[in-house]
Amino acid sequence: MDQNEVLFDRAQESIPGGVNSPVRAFRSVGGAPRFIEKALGPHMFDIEGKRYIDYIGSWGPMILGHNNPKVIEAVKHAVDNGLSFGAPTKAEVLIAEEIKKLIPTIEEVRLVSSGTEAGMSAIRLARGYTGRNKIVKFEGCYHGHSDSLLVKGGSGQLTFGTPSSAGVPEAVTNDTIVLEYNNPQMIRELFDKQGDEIACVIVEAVAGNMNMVPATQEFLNAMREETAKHGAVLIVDEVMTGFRVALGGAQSVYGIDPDITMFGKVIGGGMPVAAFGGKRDIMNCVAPLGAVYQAGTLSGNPVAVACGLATLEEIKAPDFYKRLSAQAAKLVRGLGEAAKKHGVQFSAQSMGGMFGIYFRGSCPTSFKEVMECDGERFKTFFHAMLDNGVYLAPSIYEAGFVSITHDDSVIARTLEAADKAFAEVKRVHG
Ligand SMILES: Cc1ncc(COP(=O)(O)O)c(C=O)c1O
Ligand SMILES: N[C@H](C=O)CCC(=O)O
Repeated sequence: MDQNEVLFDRAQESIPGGVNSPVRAFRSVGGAPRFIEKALGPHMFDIEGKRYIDYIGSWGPMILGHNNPKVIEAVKHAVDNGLSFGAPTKAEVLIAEEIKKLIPTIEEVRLVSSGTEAGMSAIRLARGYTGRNKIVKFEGCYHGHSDSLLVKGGSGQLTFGTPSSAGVPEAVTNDTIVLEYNNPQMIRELFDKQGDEIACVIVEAVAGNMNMVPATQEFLNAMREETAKHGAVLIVDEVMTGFRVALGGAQSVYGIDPDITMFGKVIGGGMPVAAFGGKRDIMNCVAPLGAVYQAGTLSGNPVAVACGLATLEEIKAPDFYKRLSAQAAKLVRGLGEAAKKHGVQFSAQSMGGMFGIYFRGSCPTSFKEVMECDGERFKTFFHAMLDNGVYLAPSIYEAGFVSITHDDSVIARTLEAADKAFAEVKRVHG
């Protein structure tokens, strides 16, 4: 047994499933997760000292690669000044102003510590603002693990085949309506019938928790038009896509104007910062101005905010997203060519620094098509890549992430590994 396996056995004695978030476990692909000791740039090193090219990037935040020197310096400086005050700081004002500059639909923004909190708070705010209870989400989208949103979710819920969660009373999810992703007709029909009862629609504009599935323009337009017509709130969840698919997030790619946007991941640069923000009249319903209660002991934590601010500073560099997108595009193009060479049915796509790989002839456009991807071939591919030093997300339902440190040599090494991995897929599965 290697040290990862030994530690995984030991972890399972003290931590449920041996992990502190289910998607980290290798349950759908088998084997032991690698226990990471340190990371630098595009690489992570496990406790055996083995190096991996990292395409998980802490599930999105590490857009600058690991241990960016400017970010580390900002964090060290903040630590020297104290870990947490429970009182406002100038850095919180600076990050709010920065978010407003980069995302023009944001007039006010409240910091929280996780995407889950951002989603839970955004839903409460939408309900408080409209005085309505019903919320609309889409099958395969994940917005964190707050009770009312844990219905036909993506991410671990898909990976482990648990579309709903035990412990969530039916009464809490009775007002959650689930529609098909990329089906504008369903939105129009629902709003025709029940529009005046709906508090909000919440969506991942580029779904990244059922693998990567970009929304169609028509789908997003339908929800924007119907919510506006019926006085409901449109919440765009940019926890994953924010500052990831473009500097202005998915909303800048599609030209969509949400009422509330959720952020997470990149705005914390690897530390616990998330946020929800949007139109001033809605945000002014949040306590202490309004009647919607929302709070957090560590919200706006000075060390985490310093990390986020330093990260946002770096991603504003000229051509940052052009370079990032080019590397992701090279990766998916190269993977496609390698699969073709070995006669393996495969497709891949990217947007900014986010990508999807699919063991299916063409990129899926719906939840149903995602379900057609071949899990067994992925499993073989995943382990062959891992053996050859490439750490992909251990699930067919997660998106992948490239950082600005994934340069040409890193992509080339990934494609060398992929050549071997596709050969293995062909050998095992034909
Ligand atoms: C789109 C989306 N929303 C919300 C969340 C929840 O964020 P967190 O894990 O920080 O609670 C995630 C990721 O987990 C996500 O990908
Ligand atoms: N897919 C999830 C969020 O993007 C992965 C993070 C987690 O839940 O641990």
